Amino acid sequence: MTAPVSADDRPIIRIEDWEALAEQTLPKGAFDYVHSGAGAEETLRKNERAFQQWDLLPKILTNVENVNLGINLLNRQLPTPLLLAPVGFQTVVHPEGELASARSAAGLGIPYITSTVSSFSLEDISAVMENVPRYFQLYWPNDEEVAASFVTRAEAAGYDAIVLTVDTALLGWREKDLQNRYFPMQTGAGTANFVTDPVFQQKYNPSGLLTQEELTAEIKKILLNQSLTWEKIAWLRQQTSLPILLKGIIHTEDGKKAVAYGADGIIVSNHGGRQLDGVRSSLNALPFISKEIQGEIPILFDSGIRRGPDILKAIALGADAVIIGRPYVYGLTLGQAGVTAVLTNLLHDLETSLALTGTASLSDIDGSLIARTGNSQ
Ligand SMILES: Cc1cc2nc3c(=O)[nH]c(=O)nc-3n(C[C@H](O)[C@H](O)[C@H](O)COP(=O)(O)O)c2cc1C
Ligand SMILES: CCCCCCC(=O)C(=O)O
Repeated sequence: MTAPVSADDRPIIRIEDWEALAEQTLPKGAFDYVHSGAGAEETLRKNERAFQQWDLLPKILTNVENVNLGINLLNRQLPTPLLLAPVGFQTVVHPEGELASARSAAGLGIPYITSTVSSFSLEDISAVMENVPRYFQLYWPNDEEVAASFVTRAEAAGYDAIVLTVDTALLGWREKDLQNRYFPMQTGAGTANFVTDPVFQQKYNPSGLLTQEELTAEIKKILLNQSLTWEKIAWLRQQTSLPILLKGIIHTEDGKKAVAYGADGIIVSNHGGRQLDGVRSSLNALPFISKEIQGEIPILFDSGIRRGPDILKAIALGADAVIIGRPYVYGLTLGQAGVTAVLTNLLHDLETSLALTGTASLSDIDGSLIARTGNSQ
């Protein structure tokens, strides 16, 4: 696969250039949907800026001839600390959508998290990922039979973990999408897991004759669940033997509760600034949560990662692994080759940056690598 080049025949390396390519290529509604955040986008901006509030403190003369990016996560050895975020509706970016992203991730040994609102069924996405961990992200439908059916299907399709998104009791106030009158499901994207679900079909579309508009309305009615509480984690635990990760934790107390309620891991995340505007940046939430959890369960991190040193900072502040969202979706503008180019560049940057910190193995990173900008060591 040849590396994508820009109009002036130079390789596309900078994430800003991938973003610009997506903006030039996609319809305005689709680009804004991917790019934007909730409200005034204060949190969206804070997520990226937070990385500038921390300095890396490299150590010298340490022999970094052989650099190792490998980690162990949920008892699986992985070649890098990177995972791909659950991102719904990917056919609004490219017709091959999630299949292209998942194929690209699998080709690099990177776990891929399939969204509930994927444009292809969880079974079809699983089928393109071999020998790489697959996680299924659950938007817990407001209908327990459909929720149970999704989890059972994920387990049967070979997924290795359930990622329960807990920051989306309802959709954030997304001003650009409202202005554009844009909801990606209107295009038919994101309905695959519902239309292939026997329980959903039997209960909500028994004749199989609903129009796209009627189907979207039925899905929207049950997609999210405003009544979820911590106690429901026990119910989910009964539905599956897979590890359960909670995605969307920012409050330190919730980190503690996740351990107490038996989660197998958490994802420190503010949903890329797409839910509650004004929330603390994910990066600045991370050290407090990490201090509280004390290594009891793995901590994954997302929101704002754009370059290799960002990954090092997140790991130095307590993350065991990191997740990216928008960067790979911008790459998807050019299909699988674009996703692979974005991921390959990011991993080269990470490898170079790790060596330059004087750390040969990613697993040796600790808090001594980082300090608040302006603070003494
Ligand atoms: C277009 C788009 C769709 C998303 N869809 C989902 C989803 O279906 N489920 C979910 O849990 N998170 C979803 N997210 C949030 C991501 O999983 C992730 O938390 C976020 O993108 C991380 O921030 P980043 O984009 O700055 O890397 C979505 C994000 C984007 C940009
Ligand atoms: C009512 C639709 C909920 C899914 C939204 C997908 C998502 O998490 C995001 O856009 O962010």
